Amino acid sequence: MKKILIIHTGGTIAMSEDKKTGEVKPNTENPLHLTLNSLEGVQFYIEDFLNIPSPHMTTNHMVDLANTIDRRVSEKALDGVVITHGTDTLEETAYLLDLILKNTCPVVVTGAMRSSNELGSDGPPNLLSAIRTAMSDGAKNKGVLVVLNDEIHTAKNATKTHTSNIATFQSPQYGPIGIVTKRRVHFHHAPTAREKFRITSLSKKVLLIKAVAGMEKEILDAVCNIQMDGLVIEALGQGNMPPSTVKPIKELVARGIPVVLVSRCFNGIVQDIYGYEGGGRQLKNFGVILTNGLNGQKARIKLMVALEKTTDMDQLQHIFQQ
Ligand SMILES: NC(=O)C[C@H](N)C(=O)O
Repeated sequence: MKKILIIHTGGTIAMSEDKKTGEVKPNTENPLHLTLNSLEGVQFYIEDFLNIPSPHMTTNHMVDLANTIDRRVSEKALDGVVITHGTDTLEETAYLLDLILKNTCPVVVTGAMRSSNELGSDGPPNLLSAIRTAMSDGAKNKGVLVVLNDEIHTAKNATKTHTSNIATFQSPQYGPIGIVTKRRVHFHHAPTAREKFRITSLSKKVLLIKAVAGMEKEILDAVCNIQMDGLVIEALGQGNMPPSTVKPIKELVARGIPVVLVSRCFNGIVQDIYGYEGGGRQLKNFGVILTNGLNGQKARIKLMVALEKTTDMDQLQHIFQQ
C-alpha cells in the first residue's frame, strides 16, 4: 500500500462554471474527492492547504507549501505527494519546490484548464495521472514533476504556453521526460542535474522586466529607483539589450545589485556573443549574469532563492550556469 498525500491549493481544477453567466469561480466543496475512488493499492491523505486562484499565489505561500510537504513526508513516511494548483503560476511553485524541498520522495504538481463541471473537464484525468506518476518507481530522484495532459515534465523546464488549450504545458527545447498511458507511467529521459538550496524562508525582492525594441530609458531609470535586491531582464535574442538601457544597467551592477539576463525567446540560452553596444558580451564584461535556458519567471524565483545564500557575483554567476 503506497501512502500518497494530495495537497489542494486551488486553481481551475477546483473551480466550477456558473451555467447562467459562464463565470468560472472557486468552489466551497472540492470537486476532486470522488476521482480518488478509482485507484487501488494506495492510501490517501488529503490536505486542503489553500483554495485560491493561482494569480493570488505568492512566493511566501510557495515556501509555506514546501515546509508543509517536508513536515508531512517525515511525519507520515509518505511515498509521494501530489499538489493541485492553478495553471497560471504552477511552473513557479513547481520550480521553487524543486529548488528547496528537502525530502526526496516524488512530488508531482498538476492542474486543469477546464473547470470541474465543464464538458471535457481535464481535472480528474490530470489528477489520476499525477497520482500514478507519484506512485511510480520511475518518478524517484527526478525532482519535482509537472503532469498534465498525459505528459510528464520537469519543474525546471515546464512552462505554460497556451492560454486555454489543455495541452498548454511544454518543455521548450527538451520536451517532456515521460508519458502517462492507460497502462504505464513511462519515463524516456532523466534530468541531467539537480540543484538544492537549504532555505526555509524568502526575504529578498527581485523584479522582472522585459526588453522591447527601442526600449525607453525612462523605464530602466524608474525600475532602478525601486528598492530591490536583484533584477531579472528578459533580454532580446541571445541576451542583448537596446543601447538606451546600458547605462542604468551598468549603474545597478556597480551598486552591487545582481542583474540576471534571460532571453525573451521561447527556446535557447543566453550567451556573450555580441560585442556591440548592449550586446551580451559587453553586458557580461561589466558583471551582468547570464543564464542557462531558464525563463524570466523561473530566473526570478532562482535569484530570490540564491540570494538567501550568497550575494557574491561570481557565485551567483556560477549558480546560474547550472
Ligand atoms: N487553468 C487555471 O488554473 C487558470 C487559473 N486562472 C489559475 O491559475 O488559477
